[in-house]
Order: sequence, then C-alpha cells, then structure tokens
Amino acid sequence: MRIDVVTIFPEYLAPLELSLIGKARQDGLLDLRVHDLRAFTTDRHRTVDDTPYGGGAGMVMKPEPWAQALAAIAGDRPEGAGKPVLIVPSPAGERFTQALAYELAEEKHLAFACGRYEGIDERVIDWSRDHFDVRPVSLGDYVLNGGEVAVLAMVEAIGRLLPGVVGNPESLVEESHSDGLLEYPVYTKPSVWRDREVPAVLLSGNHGRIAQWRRHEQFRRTAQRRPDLLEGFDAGKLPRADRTEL
Ligand SMILES: N#Cc1c(-c2ccc3ccn(Cc4ccc(CN5CCCCC5)cc4)c3c2)n[nH]c1N
Repeated sequence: MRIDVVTIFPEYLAPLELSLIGKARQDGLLDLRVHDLRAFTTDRHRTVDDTPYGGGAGMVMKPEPWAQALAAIAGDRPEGAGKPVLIVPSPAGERFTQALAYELAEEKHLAFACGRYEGIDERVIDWSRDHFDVRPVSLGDYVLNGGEVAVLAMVEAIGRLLPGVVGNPESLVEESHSDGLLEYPVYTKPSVWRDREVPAVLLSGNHGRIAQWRRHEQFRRTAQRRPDLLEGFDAGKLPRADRTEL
C-alpha cells in the first residue's frame, strides 16, 4: 500500500518511522510519503492561510497550495490506476471505526490531507472529487488542533491490518471491535502479584473453559463500558450462560 500525507507539520508524522509501521516501511510493505504543504506555495512567505469569508475567528487554509499538492499526488500514479482515496480528517467527518480501518486496508493508495487553523477551504474538497474518492473522517467527538493526530491513529490502525505487518495475524482476530465486542482482560506471570491472583480458569489448561470465560468477559465488559455496542446485537448468538448477564 502507498500512503501520502500532506501537512504543514511533517515532523508530526515522525512516529510513523517507529515500531511496526516503521518496520513495514523498511520491509516495503508500506510506501509512506509525507509532503510539506508549504513546498506547494509560491509566495516568499510560503503562506498557507488567510482570513475567513463571512468573518469569524481564526484563519482558513488557502485552496491553491492544496490543489497543487493533491494534483502532484494524483498525477504520480501508474497509468490506468483507479482514483486514490483522499481521507480528510475533520470533526465533521464520518466516524473512524475498526470496520472503516478494514475497508481502507483493502485500498492500494490512500492520501491524507491534514488541515490546521479552522480547516481547509471547502472548494478543495469539491475540486478533489475529480481526482480522488474523498472521505471526510473524524477520529472522535472532540476537537483537536489539526488532522495530524488523527492521521497517526488511522495510519497505525490501517497499517497493522496489512498482510505481514503484525507478526502473528492471530492477534488481529481477538481484539476489541473485531467481533463487535470489547476485548477480554489479559494476564501474565507472576500468577500472584501483590496479593492479586490470576483467574484460576486461565491456569486450568482447559481451553474450552478458557474460551468460554474469555467470551463471557467480553460481554460483561461491553455491557458495563460500551452498552451502545450491544444495541441490535443478536443475543440469540450468545452461549446460554451469557444471556443472563445482559
Ligand atoms: N479527524 C479529526 C478531528 C479534528 C480535526 C481535524 C482536522 C482539523 C483541521 C483543523 N482543525 C481544528 C479545528 C477544527 C474545527 C474547528 C471548529 N470551527 C468552527 C467554525 C467553523 C470552522 C470550524 C476549530 C478548529 C481540525 C480538527 N478534531 N477532532 C477530530 N476528531
């Protein structure tokens, strides 16, 4: 997969040189390119923002540098390749979820437009639709200062789903949200730590009972912390022992 990121703070994306994503880049599994938006300005002050039409606080990102940067990305593609997906982090976007991460992990080419200030001139989004499949996406219901933190999270969530990135693909199967539920609790040595014991079932070696206990813990935690995830969940799919708890 190729990923392009356009930002006025390229150094904000440095953490993507570390750990699993960094190794995926070294191994050629992920071609991640970070572009400084200011490289696409033409004035001596490398201006990327201006005052908002209609008044209001703050500044808005000028359209032309964005069009130059995005055109360079859209134009640098194999002949006949389909439109890349352009993800525009925004508080007004569709919610980023594990399901969306799986969907985007299937794409060959993603681009991310990291806005700052009060956002990007809306005409850029409209113009981009001729060159990209444009997806405004929100990390969550709170306001950040720009799109870079969202891109760090999204690239990690998407990148770890790519074949070969995570050592043991099994570990992708039982994580939170992969089956619509929160994950079960995990423990390691010592079996007694500061007078706290590991649940005995985990020491039993009975894999059937361990699996049942873990499934129950997923439902218990989800009901307690994220009951919204259980709305519309088909309780009929639950093992009988789980139904009483919900
Ligand atoms: N993903 C994601 C995000 C973001 C995010 C993503 C991208 C940018 C670009 C700039 N900002 C800062 C910002 C955004 C909106 C406002 C409100 N204004 C009100 C008046 C009309 C204009 C907008 C203020 C400042 C961003 C924030 N925040 N939270 C998420 N989950």
